[in-house]
Amino acid sequence: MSDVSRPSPTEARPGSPAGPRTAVVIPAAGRGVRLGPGAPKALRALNGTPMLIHAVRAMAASRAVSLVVVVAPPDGAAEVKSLLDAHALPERTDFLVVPGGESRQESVKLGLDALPPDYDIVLVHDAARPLVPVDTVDAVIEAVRDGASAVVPALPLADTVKEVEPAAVTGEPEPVVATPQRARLRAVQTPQGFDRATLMRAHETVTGDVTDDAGMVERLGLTVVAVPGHEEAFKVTRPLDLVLAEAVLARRRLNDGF
Ligand SMILES: Nc1ccn([C@@H]2O[C@H](COP(=O)(O)OP(=O)(O)OP(=O)(O)O)[C@@H](O)[C@H]2O)c(=O)n1
Ligand SMILES: C[C@](O)(CO)[C@H](O)COP(=O)(O)O
Repeated sequence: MSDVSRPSPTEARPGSPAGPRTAVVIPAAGRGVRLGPGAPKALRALNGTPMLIHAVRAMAASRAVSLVVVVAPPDGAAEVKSLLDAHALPERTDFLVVPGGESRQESVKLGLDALPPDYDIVLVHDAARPLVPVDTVDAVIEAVRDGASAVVPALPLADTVKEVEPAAVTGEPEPVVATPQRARLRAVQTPQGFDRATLMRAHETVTGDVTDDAGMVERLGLTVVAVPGHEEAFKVTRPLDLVLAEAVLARRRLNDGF
């Protein structure tokens, strides 16, 4: 689709490490219903900067990443292109913007369809996880480079989890049917990393109720591995998450000494 006044994504990138080239697809087309009324979630500000820009910078902070494909709200591609042009981003990274779809799955597929041919590793990262540290991004890429077909960053759970019989009406009591062993459970984050062929096959063949890309790869019968996630890679979903995100940014500014 469209460029953002950068060199062609197929040009060699000075400073990028040798090895398979890595692209990131950032689905950013969601409305953010759980966050409440306002602009599409990815375009809302965190400390004065759109959440999407934080997410793009977080991914482009990895020197292994040479292309970022942003999947914009369906009628927001021009606005997203302007935002990318207006904010300082690493010169070594190329950017594409494509309009998204009705579901996260559809948006990711539209991003994958826009990828140029010469990228063998693909990460998918929620715009709604704007504060993921670069070490987590690099750990995911490294695990794919080491041979994993699909990699998720994941954290142990703090809460006990119950499986319930969902109530027909929200707020009604729900019968508990099971308590999975917590030590075996993980909360899964993004970026999730894939060898490109595996991810493409998953998106071309798997349909139905899947909430993450690695889950689609599992449906192919392939192995997904988990690497340590990071608590700052949390997803901004509800209003309190905005408060936490701004607090994390404030702490980072203090630690950076400005
Ligand atoms: N049609 C959609 C829906 C979601 N997403 C993206 O997928 C990520 C994770 O989705 P979520 O946090 O659920 O975002 P929203 O769908 O915006 O949230 P809500 O369900 O509260 O509306 C977000 O970066 C979101 O922009 C997308 O690209 N296209
Ligand atoms: C992909 C994801 O962030 C992994 O935890 C999550 O499944 C997205 O869920 P959402 O309901 O679409 O935000």
